[in-house]
Amino acid sequence: MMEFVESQKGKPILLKDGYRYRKVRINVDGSASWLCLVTFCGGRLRLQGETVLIVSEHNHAPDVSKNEALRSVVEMRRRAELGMEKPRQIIQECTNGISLEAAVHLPAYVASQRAIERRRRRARHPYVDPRSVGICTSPCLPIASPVEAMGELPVVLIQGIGDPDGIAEEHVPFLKKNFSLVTMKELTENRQHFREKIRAVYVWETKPVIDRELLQNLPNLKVIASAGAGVDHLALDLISSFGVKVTNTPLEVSNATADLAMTLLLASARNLQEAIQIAVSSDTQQFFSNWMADEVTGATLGIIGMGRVGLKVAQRAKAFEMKILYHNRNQRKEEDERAVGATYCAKMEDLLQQSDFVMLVVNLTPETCKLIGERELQLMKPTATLINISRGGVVDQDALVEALQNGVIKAAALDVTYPEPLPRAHPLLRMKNVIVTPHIGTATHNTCRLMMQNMTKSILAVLNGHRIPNEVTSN
Ligand SMILES: O=C(O)C(=O)CO
Repeated sequence: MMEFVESQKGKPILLKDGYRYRKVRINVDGSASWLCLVTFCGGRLRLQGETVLIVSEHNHAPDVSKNEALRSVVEMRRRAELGMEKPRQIIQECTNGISLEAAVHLPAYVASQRAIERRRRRARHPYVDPRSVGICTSPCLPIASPVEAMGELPVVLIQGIGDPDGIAEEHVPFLKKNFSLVTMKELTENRQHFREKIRAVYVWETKPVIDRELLQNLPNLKVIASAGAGVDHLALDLISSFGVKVTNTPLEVSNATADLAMTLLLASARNLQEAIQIAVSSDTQQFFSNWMADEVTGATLGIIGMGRVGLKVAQRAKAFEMKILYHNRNQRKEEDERAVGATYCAKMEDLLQQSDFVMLVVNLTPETCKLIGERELQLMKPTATLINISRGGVVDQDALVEALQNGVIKAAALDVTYPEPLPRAHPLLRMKNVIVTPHIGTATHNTCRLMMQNMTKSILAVLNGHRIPNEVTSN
């Protein structure tokens, strides 16, 4: 029998078979984390009452096998995600009723067991008796909540399924393998039934809206996983005051967003909107021989905000033989600049004065709110185009309308506005020199799938007490 003997606060406890643990943390869900004190082990346990919810991935493997085991787990997870291989499970019969869910995969498990065996023989150290082990499941399977311990999937709140603001139908089968999904409508209709069960909120395109009322209504909420890079729709301080974590998906979005940036740049340079109208109009009898637009090759692109997405935009612009300037809080490393052929402008004003295309790629923060206003637009060339793929709030929209109406700048291409969508009578929707798209930076099948998978991983990581891939903190 695996028996825990708890002594005074902070003192190690003893397992009957000889392993000693120290309580290192009381978790928000009431479970406690314990660290193994056996020198070569480094294993961790999480206890909910008498139930062992998780141990660390290497399953008490000594350090020698830890990396090997972890590498195998990572590789197997990758293959499972790609559909190349189904995650396997190891189930060991439990004789004593204690359930141990160990995050192990077959090769990792075998490697770690061999290593344990070797070390045990060398050190003549007591071995965790397999009979004290309950159920060992693959790390790909959701574990760690009291609900799961009862064999159920974690309950996750979503806005809805399908249009207009629900999650994509094609994502539902994957999500349902990992979670039990509850829609906002279901929560509203049956609040008492769901409120204590919901452990995570899956925020897609800013929905569900996370406000104080929702947070107060979900006492067991642990994590809000948000799609995309921007988190300006989330009140981070408020959320963290409820002890809830936030994650986003910054790595997944860069390519698709940078592709859209170039799409808008090319479309506005070549006045694609008007060209398509001419091509399809029932009034068109012949094409105009003197219809012309602007050339991208050799033009100057000024990128404001040189993070991951900004760098990807520069990469693409380089292939179009553009001259690239950038402004950023911090100058990038010389090798980054060289790789994309970009020149740093310490002053944003210098960039605005020299650029034919000004591209906004910053996050919306109090510092970047209305970063581009009347003064900045006045600094731009009258032949220049403003492209915004960040957030509508980064531009003073009234000043932009005026600048476009009065020829202060030539054109604008906006994937983002405020509000979204704009009121149908808004002047920006009526201007020939403006392209507006419906916030579609990340809207490709591939990127959405990657975001969905990453959000799933993040939710499981939080619920399982693992390292969280993309945790967002308020500072
Ligand atoms: O990643 C984001 O936050 C986006 O809005 C991309 O368009």
